[in-house]
Amino acid sequence: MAVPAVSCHQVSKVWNPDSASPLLALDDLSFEVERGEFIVLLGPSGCGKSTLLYMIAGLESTSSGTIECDKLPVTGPDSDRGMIFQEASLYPWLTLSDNVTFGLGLRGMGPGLRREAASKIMKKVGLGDMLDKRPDELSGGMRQRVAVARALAMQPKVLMMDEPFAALDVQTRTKMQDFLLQIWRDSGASIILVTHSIDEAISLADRIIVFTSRPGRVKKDIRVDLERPRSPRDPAFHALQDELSELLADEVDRAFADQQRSETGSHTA
Ligand SMILES: Nc1ncnc2c1ncn2[C@@H]1O[C@H](COP(=O)(O)OP(=O)(O)OP(=O)(O)O)[C@@H](O)[C@H]1O
Repeated sequence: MAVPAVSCHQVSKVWNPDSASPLLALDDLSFEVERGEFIVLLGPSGCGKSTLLYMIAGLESTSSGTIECDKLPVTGPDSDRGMIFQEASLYPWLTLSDNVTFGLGLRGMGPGLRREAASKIMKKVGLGDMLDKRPDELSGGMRQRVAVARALAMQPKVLMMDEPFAALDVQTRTKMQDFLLQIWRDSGASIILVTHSIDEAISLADRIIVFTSRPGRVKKDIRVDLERPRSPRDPAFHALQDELSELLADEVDRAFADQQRSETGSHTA
């Protein structure tokens, strides 16, 4: 059997475990990501989606359970696993060329080769003529494309994206989804993307993993077998929208009720 790109086995995360109020963010979560698979994590606010991404990225440790990439335990960050956040965290004082190849510089690549690499990768993301610009000269969508280029420059096996298009307008967001699918096919990387948008999840994913409200567990693992490009006018798209809306509504109601209970508790305490 093929080795999974990422494997999470009975993962739990407790934030502030030694404090008076430890917080169980994720509980006994298991799933696998195949090589080249596009996974979307969908769930109510606060259910631990970002926490899970950070742990797969090696930026946070698990409280129990194991996370493996290519069968190797994750013990810290590695260039095999790229991470893209909601706001592109580019270095404002560096040119786009230097931003995109910053990691390659740390690996010891010289300026000539870095420039060549930047040129190639920036062409891929449609910004081949902007190598010498700086981040503040770009729109939000362009900045996110540079962030994707920077991650791709390291040739990651897994690309993690935490609501990467949430800050963009609807038109740019749709364009960025098309762009991402193209990049994904070209790179062969597995993608794990967090979103709140049901439509974005259905448009992009091979599999959608729906989380329960906190503590996050896998509520449902749904394979999306629709051909790409996917149209919201397709009845099968609609059926999935309905299924996901229902699954999420249950969890959002539960999260809301929990929050109200804890607020009432703290008022009466
Ligand atoms: N560094 C931290 N220290 C303590 N608690 C944290 C930390 N990071 C997250 N949490 C808590 O863990 C829980 C899960 O947070 P997380 O950001 O992973 O959820 P999420 O599903 O990504 O939420 P959203 O969709 O709103 O971004 C929340 O209750 C949050 O307050």
